[in-house]
Amino acid sequence: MAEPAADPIADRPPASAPDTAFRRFLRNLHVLLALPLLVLIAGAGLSLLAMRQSEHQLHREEERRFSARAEEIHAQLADRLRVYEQVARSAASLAMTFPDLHWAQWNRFVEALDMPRRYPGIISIAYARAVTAERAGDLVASMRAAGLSAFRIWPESAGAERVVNVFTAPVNEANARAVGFDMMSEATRRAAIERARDSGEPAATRAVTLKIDEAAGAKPAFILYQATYRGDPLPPSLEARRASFTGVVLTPVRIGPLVDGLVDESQLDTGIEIYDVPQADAEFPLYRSRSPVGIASDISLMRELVVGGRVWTVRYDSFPDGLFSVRDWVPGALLTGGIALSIALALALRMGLATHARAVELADGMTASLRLQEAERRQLFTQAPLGIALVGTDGLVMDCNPAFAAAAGLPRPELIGTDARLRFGDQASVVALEAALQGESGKLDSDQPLLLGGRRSHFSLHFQPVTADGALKFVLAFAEDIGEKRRAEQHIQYLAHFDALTGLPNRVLLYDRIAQALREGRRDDTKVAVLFIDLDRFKVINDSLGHSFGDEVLRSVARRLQAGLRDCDTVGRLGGDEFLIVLRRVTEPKDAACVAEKIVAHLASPFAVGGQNFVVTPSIGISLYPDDADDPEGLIRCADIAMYNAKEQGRNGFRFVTREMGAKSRERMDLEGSLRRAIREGQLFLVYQPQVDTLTGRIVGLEALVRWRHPEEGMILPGRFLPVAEETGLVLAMGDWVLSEACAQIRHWRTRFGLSIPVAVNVSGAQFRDGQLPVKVARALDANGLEGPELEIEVTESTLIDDVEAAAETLAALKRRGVLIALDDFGTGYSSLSYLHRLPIDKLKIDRSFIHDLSTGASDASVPRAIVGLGRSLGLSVIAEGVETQEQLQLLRDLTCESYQGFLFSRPVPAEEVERLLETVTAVEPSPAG
Ligand SMILES: Nc1nc2c(ncn2[C@@H]2O[C@@H]3COP(=O)(O)O[C@H]4[C@@H](O)[C@H](n5cnc6c(=O)[nH]c(N)nc65)O[C@@H]4COP(=O)(O)O[C@H]3[C@H]2O)c(=O)[nH]1
Repeated sequence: MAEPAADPIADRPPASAPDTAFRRFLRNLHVLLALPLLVLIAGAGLSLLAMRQSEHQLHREEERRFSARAEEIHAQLADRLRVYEQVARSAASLAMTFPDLHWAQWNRFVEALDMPRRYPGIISIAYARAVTAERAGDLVASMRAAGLSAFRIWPESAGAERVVNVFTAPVNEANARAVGFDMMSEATRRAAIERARDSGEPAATRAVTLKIDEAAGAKPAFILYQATYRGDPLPPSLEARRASFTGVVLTPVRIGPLVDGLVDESQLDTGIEIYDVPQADAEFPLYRSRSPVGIASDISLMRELVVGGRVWTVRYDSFPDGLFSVRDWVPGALLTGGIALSIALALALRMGLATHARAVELADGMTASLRLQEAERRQLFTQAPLGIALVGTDGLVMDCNPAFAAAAGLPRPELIGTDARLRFGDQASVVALEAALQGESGKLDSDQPLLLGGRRSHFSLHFQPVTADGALKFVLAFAEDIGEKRRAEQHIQYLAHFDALTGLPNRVLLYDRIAQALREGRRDDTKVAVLFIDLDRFKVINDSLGHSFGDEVLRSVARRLQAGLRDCDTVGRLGGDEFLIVLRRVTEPKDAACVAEKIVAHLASPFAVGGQNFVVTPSIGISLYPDDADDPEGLIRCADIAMYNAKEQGRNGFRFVTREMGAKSRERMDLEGSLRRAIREGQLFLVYQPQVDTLTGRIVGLEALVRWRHPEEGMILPGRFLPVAEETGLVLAMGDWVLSEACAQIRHWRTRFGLSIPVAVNVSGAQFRDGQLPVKVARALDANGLEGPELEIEVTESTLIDDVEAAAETLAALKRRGVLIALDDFGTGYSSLSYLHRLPIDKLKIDRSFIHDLSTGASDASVPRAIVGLGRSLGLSVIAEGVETQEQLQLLRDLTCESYQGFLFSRPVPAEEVERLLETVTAVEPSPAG
């Protein structure tokens, strides 16, 4: 048994609904944006970190570099101050070595030091002698003696111990001002001098304004004192130092120049502040180097310095010089580079992801498309109206769709796994399937019903082997139940050849049967008879009793016609109430006559339809092969002519076609052609018959009557050409011409003679039924500027009773346009009285047969009297036709019939004659006119 799993269209779980595009978009957005964004953020973070790290490192390096420089400056500053102390010591040594030193020597000593260049900041080097108040005068005297005549000690209100500036070098005006100053008079100086005296070490004052600067303004300075002693350069004890104290070397130092010289151009980014207190928070520094405006120091270093026994605090600040070094760019470069790299990485990642996502999307799309295809394939398989089965190489059914199961009339599970050859029960199908299993495709569309799964029907079978790599995989069997189609085809075939109403062969099949019979007749030298049957007055039945009633009658007639015919004969319906019988193997005409008689007899017994009994009589025309024609058309035409003849001969009978009939028929055809030409070439004209008042003899109307002036035959009356015109439909064109001609004539007469009487025009049944009559009438009136009542339309009673409802509508339309309506041939109809009150009629015309009968005595005057009475009671005017004698006129007067027309007064005359009549005849006694 074949594995259903091997089936290429095996059942599968339904494909999951494919992701919507929106969901895919969101997923892609997630992948495409989130990861690269993450990378970008991480990269930027790392870059920031690296920048910070780099900045930190740079800062540390800067700190290192700065502190090295600051230490270097600091060492230089300390060195310089030590040197300055040393200078003070040297000067002190000089003063101690030469207690009587002259000021000039002192000057030389100081000048030799080259202070401005070697010891910037030192203003001067001076020597002050210690002297008691009592010995001050001696000092003054000795100084004056030494050449300083203006020497004096100041301020005078000094203490007991004085230290008086005696030498100051270099000598200049400013330094000269300090000479004689008792430094003990000033507290700051005194404190420093006492420290210098007591310690033997250099002692510095706190920041002071030098005497020489007092005028110029504050310039921070300090004074370094070095004590001098008598004897021992440094007495060992305090008492000894105080006792042997002789004075001090004083070195005023301006701090600005002292420090400025230490810092070269390359170190301008280093700020220096010096405070002469331990804490660096003193308000006013001794010194503050120029620092860049608006730039805050980012690194500071504090160092202490001992100067002349005082502790200075030096603060070093690093100021960025505003110029970028390559190294300064590093953090920025790191950040920029890092971010750029992150962006590049994110972009690369995004591209990579996009490619990946695209690939995934493509793969998704392909999967979805495959699923869709698969679903579609399965859909196609399961929903195909065509039955499809897969038959394995072993002949077993692998799978089949519901349509196949339905065609086989078995549930699908029952079919799967069974031997397909047993399912295709008939030999032809099995052979075709076997061939397909051998690799040959085959199609089977048998005329005979086939057997599939036990069901017999017309199947269209198709076996298609499916191979792969040259090997047969399975056979696709397509089965379509075409039983319905066949039946429909047969039905169409039937409809094409049979009459739907009666089930009899139709015109097409009849022709075929006649042709068949003719072939047989030629071969066997036998006759073929064609009987053309038309039911008499069937139209009346149909119209008065309804079409369904008429249909039932036709079916009954068909049944009766079939009865009593041989199997080889054919009864068919041509249409309407026309039937045809084809008799084969007829030896003599009387065989056909026999059948015709039988038909007349069969139809003679009354029909009971819809609870009514009535008789239908046939008129039968017979033609024979080979006597009358030798083809179907000829035979049918001859039989038709004969049928007309039968009708003319009084109906309910049969006639064989004769040569004369043929000639007459041909004549009618000739007439048709001539009439066509006559309408085209204007051979028709109108004559007018006056209608006269019975009492006054006044012309009260005119009736237009058509005439044909035939070029060869002369005048032809309507009685000869009207039937042909009606049969052929030519009557419509002819009627149009009559209407417009009559209206044109009315207009002419109205203009010329002031004609006020109506002119009547006859319309035939075909014109009436055409539906266009009211429009055409209106058009003719409008074209001639007529209002309506100038025209009277004459319609026959038989025309109206064909379809009273439609007739009422047409008449109403005509009445709306204002024309008069006259009912012609009144009294000859079937139900004259019953419909009259429903129709908008103005005038009744008593048929001339009743008038003729009056004078011959064939009938009494009861009909004309009744019509006159009817007219009066309905308010209609009544006119008698065909009045030929005075007697008839008198009778009409007696009947109070108001008007008449007839040869008595005038035959129908041409228009010119009418004009003469209109001019001469007024209200006079009628006199015969022609
Ligand atoms: N024996 C006799 N006959 C008389 C006398 N007075 C008049 N007639 C004839 O009686 C017919 C009266 O016309 P109808 O009844 O409408 O009968 C008309 C009418 O139905 C039809 N017809 C005439 N002209 C037209 C027409 O233009 N259109 C249509 N559709 N039918 C027309 O043809 C019929 C015959 O017309 P016509 O041959 O002109 O025949 C006319 C007229 O010539 C008389 O005293 N004695």
